[in-house]
Amino acid sequence: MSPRAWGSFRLRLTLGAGGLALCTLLGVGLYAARLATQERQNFVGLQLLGAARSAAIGLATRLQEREREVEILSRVPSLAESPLDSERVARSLALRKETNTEYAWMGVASLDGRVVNATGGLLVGADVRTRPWFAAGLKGSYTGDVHQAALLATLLEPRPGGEPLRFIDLAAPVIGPAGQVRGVLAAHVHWDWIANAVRKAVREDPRATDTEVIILGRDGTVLYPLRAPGTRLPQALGRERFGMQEEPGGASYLVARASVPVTQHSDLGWSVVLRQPSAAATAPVAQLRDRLFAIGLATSLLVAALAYVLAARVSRPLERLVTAVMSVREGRGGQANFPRDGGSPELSALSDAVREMTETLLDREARLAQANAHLEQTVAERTCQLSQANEELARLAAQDALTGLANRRAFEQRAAEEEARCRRSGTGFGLLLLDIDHFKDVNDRFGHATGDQVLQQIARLLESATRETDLVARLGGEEFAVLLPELGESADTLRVAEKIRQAIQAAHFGPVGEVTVSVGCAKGDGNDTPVQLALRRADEALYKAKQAGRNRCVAADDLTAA
Ligand SMILES: Nc1nc2c(ncn2[C@@H]2O[C@H](COP(=O)(O)OP(=O)(O)OP(=O)(O)O)[C@@H](O)[C@H]2O)c(=O)[nH]1
Repeated sequence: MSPRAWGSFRLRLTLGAGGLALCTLLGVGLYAARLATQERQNFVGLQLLGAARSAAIGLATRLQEREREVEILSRVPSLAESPLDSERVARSLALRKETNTEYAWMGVASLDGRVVNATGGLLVGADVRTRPWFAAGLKGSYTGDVHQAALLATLLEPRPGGEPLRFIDLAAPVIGPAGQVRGVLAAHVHWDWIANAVRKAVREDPRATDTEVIILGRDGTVLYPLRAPGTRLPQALGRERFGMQEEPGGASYLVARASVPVTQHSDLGWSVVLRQPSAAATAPVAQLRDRLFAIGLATSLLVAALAYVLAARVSRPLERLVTAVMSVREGRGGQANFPRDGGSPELSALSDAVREMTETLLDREARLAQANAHLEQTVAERTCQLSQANEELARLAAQDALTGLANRRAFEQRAAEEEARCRRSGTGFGLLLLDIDHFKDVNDRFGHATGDQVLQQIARLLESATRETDLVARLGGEEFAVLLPELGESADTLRVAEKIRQAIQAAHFGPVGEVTVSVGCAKGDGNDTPVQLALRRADEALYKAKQAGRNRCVAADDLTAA
C-alpha cells in the first residue's frame, strides 16, 4: 500500500469517526431539543394560563369594586334624601369622580329619563331613556359591556392619537327614604382603566414577560387592544386552555386564555388572552440546543482527532510491516526491519508472526540455496566423472585391448575422415596392410601367450616406425593397418612399408627369434580411390606379397615387390 493510500486510510477513518460522532450527537441533540421544546411550551403555557387567570380575576375584582361603589353611592343620604338636581348631589358626584379617576362621567337621571345632575354639568338635560343603563338601572344594579362614547364623544377631550373613547356603563337605582326609586345613578368608567388594570396585573406577573395582553368579548372579538370591529384571533382557543397559534403572516405564538369571572351584577363573558412569541417562549431551549450543537461539534472534532491518532497508531506499524515485507519480496530480507511495537497486541502478534515466518522462509531459502549449490557441485563432479567414463569408454571402444592400438572401428572412422579431408585438399593418403608371416606356427610352437607378446611388440615397432600423424591399427588377428595421411605417392607408401618390414625383421622376439611380415600397399585420394577401394587393393597387394613368398612389400598400383 502506498503512503498516499495510508493517508487516505487515516483520513477516511478520521472523517468517518468524526462524522458518525457528529451525526449521533446532532441526532440526540435535535431529539432532546424537540422534547425540551415541548416541555418548555407546556411549562410556559401553564405559566401564561396562570397569569391570564390572575389578570382575569383581578379584572373581575376591580369591576366588582366599582359596582359596589356605584351601588353604595346610590344609597348615600345626599342622593337618597336631597333633590336629585341639588348642589349637594353634585358635590357628592364630583367628590367621587375626583377620588376615582377611572370615572369619565357620573350623573343622575330622573325617572322621566332626563339627566338632572352630572359631573362637570355634562349631559345635564339630555334624554337618556333609550340608554340601556337607564332602563336597567331603574330595576337594579347594572353593568354594561364596553361601547364607544355616544353622547359624551363631543363633550370630553379626545384621546391622543384619535382613538375613540370607550366606556363601561354602571348604573344603580337611587332609592328614597321610603324605599321608592327616585332616579338612576350612572357612571361611565374609562375602558382604558380596564385595559390598564389587566396590563398592570400581567406586567406585575414575572411569569408573563414579553407577553401581549388581549381582551376578548363574549363573541370572541378583540376588545383590547383596539382593533377593527369584529376582529378575532386567527384560531379559536377554548377557555382555560393554552396552545400554539399562527398568525397569517407566519408568526407563531404560545397563547393562553382565561375567562373573567362573573361579578355580582354582571356576566360580560370577557376573556383575558396572553400570548407570547414562541421564539421567546422557547428561547432557553434554543440556547440549550445551540450549546448542545457547539458541544457536539467540539466533541466530534475531539473524536475525529482521537480517530486520527488511533488510525496513525494502527497504520504506522502496518506501514513498517509492509515496508519490511516489501524488502523481503525484493530480496533484501536481511535488511527487513519488522516493528517490535505494533501499537496493539494484535498488530504486535501479527508483526511477530510475519517476522518469524519470514525468518523461517529465509532460513529455508538459504538452506535450499546451499543444497542447490551442493547439488550443482555434485552434478558437475558426476558430469565430469561421466564425461571421463565416456571418454574412457570411447577410448576403449576405439582401442584394441591387446596392443593398445586403434581397432578396426577407430581405423575406419579415421580413414573416413582422412578420405573427406583428401576430397577437400586434393592430396592423397597411403594405406598399408600388414600380416605376420606364419604366425600360426608361433602360436603352435611357443604358445598363445607368446603369440600375444609378439603381437604387442610388433605394435610398438609399428608405432615407433611411423609418425605421430600416422594411424596404426590392429584390424584383427595378426593383421595390422597403417594409414599414412598426405602421402599420395605410392613410392612414399612403399618406402614406409619397407621401413616397417625391415624394422620388424631386424627385431628380436624373445624365444620366437625372428618374425617377418608381409605388407600390401595402396593409395587413395577420396575421389577415384576411396578408402574401401584402397583397402581392397592393399589387401590384394598383401595377398600377392604372401603369394610371392612373404616377408615383402607389394604396392597395389604397380605390384612392385620391394
Ligand atoms: N597369439 C595370438 N595368436 C593369434 C591371434 N590372432 C590370431 N592368431 C593366430 O594367428 C594365426 C594365423 O594363422 P594363419 O592365418 O594361418 O596365417 P599364418 O600362420 O601367419 O600364415 P601366413 O599368414 O600365410 O604366413 C592363427 O593360428 C591364429 O590363431 C592373437 O591375438 N594372438
